[in-house]
Amino acid sequence: SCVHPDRPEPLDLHLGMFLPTLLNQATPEQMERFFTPAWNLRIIGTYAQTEMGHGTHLRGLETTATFDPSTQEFVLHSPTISSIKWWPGGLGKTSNHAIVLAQLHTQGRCHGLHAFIVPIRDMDTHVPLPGVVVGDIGPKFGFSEVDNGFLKLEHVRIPLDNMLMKFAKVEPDGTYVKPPSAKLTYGMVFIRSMIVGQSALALAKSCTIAIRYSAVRHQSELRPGEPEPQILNYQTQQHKLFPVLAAAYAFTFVGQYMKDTYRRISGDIHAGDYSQLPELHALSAGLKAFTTWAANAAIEVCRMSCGGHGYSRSSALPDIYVEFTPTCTYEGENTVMMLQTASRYLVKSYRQASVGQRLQGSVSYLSEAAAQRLRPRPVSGGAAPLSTQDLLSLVHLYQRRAASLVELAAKSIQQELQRGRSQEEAWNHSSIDLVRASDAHCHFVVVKLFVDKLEQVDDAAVKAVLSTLALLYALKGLADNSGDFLQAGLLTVPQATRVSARIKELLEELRPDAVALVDAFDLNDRKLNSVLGRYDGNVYEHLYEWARQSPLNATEVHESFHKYLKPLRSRL
Ligand SMILES: CC/C=C\C/C=C\C/C=C\C/C=C\C/C=C\C/C=C/C(=O)SCCNC(=O)CCNC(=O)[C@H](O)C(C)(C)COP(=O)(O)OP(=O)(O)OC[C@H]1O[C@@H](n2cnc3c(N)ncnc32)[C@H](O)[C@@H]1OP(=O)(O)O
Ligand SMILES: Cc1cc2nc3c(=O)[nH]c(=O)nc-3n(C[C@H](O)[C@H](O)[C@H](O)COP(=O)(O)OP(=O)(O)OC[C@H]3O[C@@H](n4cnc5c(N)ncnc54)[C@H](O)[C@@H]3O)c2cc1C
Repeated sequence: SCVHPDRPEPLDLHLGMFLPTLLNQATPEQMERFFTPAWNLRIIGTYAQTEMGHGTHLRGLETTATFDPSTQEFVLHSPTISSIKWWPGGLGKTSNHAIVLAQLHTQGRCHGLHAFIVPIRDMDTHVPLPGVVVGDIGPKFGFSEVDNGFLKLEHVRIPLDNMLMKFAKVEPDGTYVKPPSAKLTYGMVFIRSMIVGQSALALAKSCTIAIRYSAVRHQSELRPGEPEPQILNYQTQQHKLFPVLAAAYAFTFVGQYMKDTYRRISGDIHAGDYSQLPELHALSAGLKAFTTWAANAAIEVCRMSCGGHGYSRSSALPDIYVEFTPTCTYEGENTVMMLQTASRYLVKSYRQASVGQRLQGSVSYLSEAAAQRLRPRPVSGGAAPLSTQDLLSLVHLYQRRAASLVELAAKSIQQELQRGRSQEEAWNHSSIDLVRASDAHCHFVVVKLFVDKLEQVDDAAVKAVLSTLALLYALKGLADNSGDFLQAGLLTVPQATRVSARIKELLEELRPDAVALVDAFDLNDRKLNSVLGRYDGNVYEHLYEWARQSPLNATEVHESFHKYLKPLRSRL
């Protein structure tokens, strides 16, 4: 981060997972023994959970930690090739410790996955310790600055006190003491919550680069004989970029909400109140998946909207994409996270609401929907009038779409069961609907939080332009997902036509403020690291300078001429 603040680096896991896991799962004695030296980078750690054979299926992880009461030690072992820890960041060459997730065995019984602090390299020589085989997993799509590594443990012994025991414990005689809640050992909620904000940052950077460049790039003819227009004046360019701009603002507000919610609920958990953990897990899992999938696609829209120069690394857009895209996989693969939110929260809440339970938090609308189902349906049965100007009515439309898709998923499971399928098969044969339900739930949360945020804005001019962005975000989502709304009877074809027309008006309304709206992200040139996105807009001179600096231009005649071309000529 001393070179460039946002590039991935080998210490990311130490800062982003090793330290937070100690904070969440270490006893005071373990904090004293490990946190202080880790804070001073004497201990450098990683978070080693994923194995070659398993990343998603935690219960399938094979690494074992077997307690030996005769020596008061755990024996950590990788029993199979597929059990080798694989992917942890900073593991290959940087870390000298790892928090290893392993199946705990004591007194002949397996108690599931627990966390163990395992020294892996000598603190002074950095040589791997006895029984430790560790290295880098090789070149990747990106993240070339990070030594994602492998770790094979061959009967490595660690003291009893190296098991993180804030929640679960093993007594000296090997007795296992259960944690207050089995869910506390899962972890990952912190980083998933933080990733929502990372999605916003990736969007803000990408649309700042693309919109600034689109304001300085002149191309083609809009009116014959007139000077070439800014490409930002093309409706298609606005249709590509302004919804990304709106999403950048939306996710910024959601990222703040997610951080605040994490802070609030983790505070309750530290105080012994675990009641909100399901909401935190469902929200962080769902919003992590929803925002990273959306941002991942939007970065590519921004890159392609810059034409050929977008493909140059001078634009920074290829690097932003390469560094952002693994967020859809790590910290919980997105499809799996969407399924978690649906199966472990939305369907469960739907069933509770269906028997009259009053729900709280982000699913409270399911109670309202359940009550609605009990009332006689209006004779017309048609879609309610649609306002393409009233944000609150659009929030309600998204709420009803989410309720409709949650009900559709729950009913699909019921139908599969009635066909005689097992529970597991019924869920699997409804998983497309479950993902759609989660997506719609998260989309409603994002739209609602955007509109809620406007209530906190005092400045009338700022509130007006943010309201236009919120309208664009909501209407573009309506247009992109019109099938859901039509299928739920929430939208008619004439209304869909009006939505498209309104979107075009909003694009025109936003054009004068577009550059000011990306400047408002206040991303300086160093942070953007983009020739196309320079604040001064002086692109061409700096693009030429950037190219001149390319290593290939260090000599006028590259050595390849003499080594290959010339000899090749002589043989032809
Ligand atoms: C962004 C950084 C910002 C700040 C940091 C600063 C600087 C550092 C910068 C960057 C550092 C960050 C990242 C660097 C890059 C990469 C790091 C990547 C790391 C990793 O990828 S770590 C490995 C991630 N792996 C996973 O997430 C595994 C996914 N799989 C699972 O979670 C589980 O297998 C799954 C899918 C939940 C299923 O497990 P299981 O079958 O055991 O559970 P059930 O579905 O039966 O559910 C049982 C029960 O438990 C509840 N539950 C499940 N998970 C959780 C949880 N995490 N928290 C709370 N509760 C959970 C579930 O709801 C059920 O409850 P119920 O019984 O229904 O009440
Ligand atoms: C850049 C990067 C950094 C990483 N850093 C770390 C780290 O520091 N520490 C660490 O422990 N791990 C790390 N990982 C590993 C990461 O956590 C896993 O890759 C991730 O959890 C996905 O697991 P997997 O790779 O086994 O994929 P799989 O789970 O095998 O997924 C493959 C496909 O199967 C599908 N699938 C899997 N299970 C289900 C299901 N139940 N229902 C429906 N579909 C399913 C998925 O949707 C996906 O399409 C990192 C990965 C990357 C790419």
